[in-house]
Amino acid sequence: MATRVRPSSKRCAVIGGSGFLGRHLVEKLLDRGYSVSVFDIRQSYELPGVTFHQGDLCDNQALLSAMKDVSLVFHCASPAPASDDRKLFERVNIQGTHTLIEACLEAGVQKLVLTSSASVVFEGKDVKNGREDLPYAKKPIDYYTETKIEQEKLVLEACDKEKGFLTVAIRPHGIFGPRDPQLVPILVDAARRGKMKFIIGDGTNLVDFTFVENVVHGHILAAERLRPDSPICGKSYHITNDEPVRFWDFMSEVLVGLGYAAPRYHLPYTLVYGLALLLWLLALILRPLVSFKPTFTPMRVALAGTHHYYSCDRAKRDLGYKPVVSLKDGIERTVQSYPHLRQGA
Ligand SMILES: NC(=O)C1=CN([C@@H]2O[C@H](COP(=O)(O)OP(=O)(O)OC[C@H]3O[C@@H](n4cnc5c(N)ncnc54)[C@H](O)[C@@H]3O)[C@@H](O)[C@H]2O)C=CC1
Ligand SMILES: CC(C)=CCC[C@@H](C)[C@H]1CC[C@H]2C3=C(CC[C@]12C)[C@@]1(C)CCC(=O)C[C@@H]1CC3
Repeated sequence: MATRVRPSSKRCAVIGGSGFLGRHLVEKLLDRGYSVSVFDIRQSYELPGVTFHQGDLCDNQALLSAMKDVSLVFHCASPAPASDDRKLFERVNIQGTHTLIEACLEAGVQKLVLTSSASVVFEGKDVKNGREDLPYAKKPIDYYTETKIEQEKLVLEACDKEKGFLTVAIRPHGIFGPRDPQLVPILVDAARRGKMKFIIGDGTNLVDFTFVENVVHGHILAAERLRPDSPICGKSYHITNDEPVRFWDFMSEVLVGLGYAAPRYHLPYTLVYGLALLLWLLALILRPLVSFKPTFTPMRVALAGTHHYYSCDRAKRDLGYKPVVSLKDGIERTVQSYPHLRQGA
């Protein structure tokens, strides 16, 4: 009689494991004694204890081979928000997530932890100490947010204790840290082009920025607490540094740490937002003829000029979450990790 091998609880797969967050997660999982299968469209490193599977999230067969004997799956694959490509976001975040859920069920995976985003409730207006029960954005500010909402719904609705398939969504906000391809590089590029002289609005808006190791910690706590009798099944959890900071103070600290001047001159928020919207429309209309990517997109301007910080009380209560690295130490470690982006380098 054929016996079905029960997947080892220390064998997991990280979908999107070649990316910024994914790789930090893989490293921590290895430290904690897990063996890891990485599934990604690209391979960006090699590590002992990691098996790489290169493939597209929409490819069921490729996913199945990466999930052999795996009991726990982390899903942190997504196109970069800056790509602004509707079809790509729909294909990867919605169709790909659907394919992944089907593959998990077929492969007998027991737990799925999704990296969602706190931005699923953000509509470009202030969010102060937002909790997880805020409604999803009715008018999402970009395709990235729109498809992250659908992705989170798919994963949470798939939670089924009868089938032995448990899901949870982690909603981080403004992840930063060593090897981040987005926040610091975009900021430095803007500074080098002389575009970081201005503060959008009065500069007092509070925002969450979350050091990557805290985000990883939240994911692992969620995975290890995800059991049929736990209150976390089918729920979402904000994971932040729990230290809201003025957006422009954070940007200034990173810029000054890397040897650039801090922004000084104020511009009215509505004026900059209107200009960003106009530029975005122009780029859309002219796309068949010329391609240009404005630095100040409507999404970035909205993020730079409004309050958006979130309560992580639910994660503290249900996951026992507490940030492991303070904002000050996180910024210090991040700045040190980018010698090539220093002024004059
Ligand atoms: N960076 C941030 O501030 C925040 C990120 N998130 C979420 O965290 C997750 C990870 O983001 P990052 O590490 O920052 O991005 P990243 O771009 O560094 O990593 C994403 C990974 O997904 C892979 N990927 C993309 N399309 C794929 C496909 N079709 N099939 C297989 N792999 C594919 C990419 O190759 C990449 O390695 C994403 O789900 C993102 O939405 C949520 C909140 C904030
Ligand atoms: C105004 C300006 C050009 C600032 C440069 C920094 C920005 C590139 C980042 C500031 C806040 C960041 C952020 C994200 C991406 C990078 C920033 C816009 C996300 C959109 C990444 C994906 C998410 O899920 C939410 C993030 C919110 C904060």
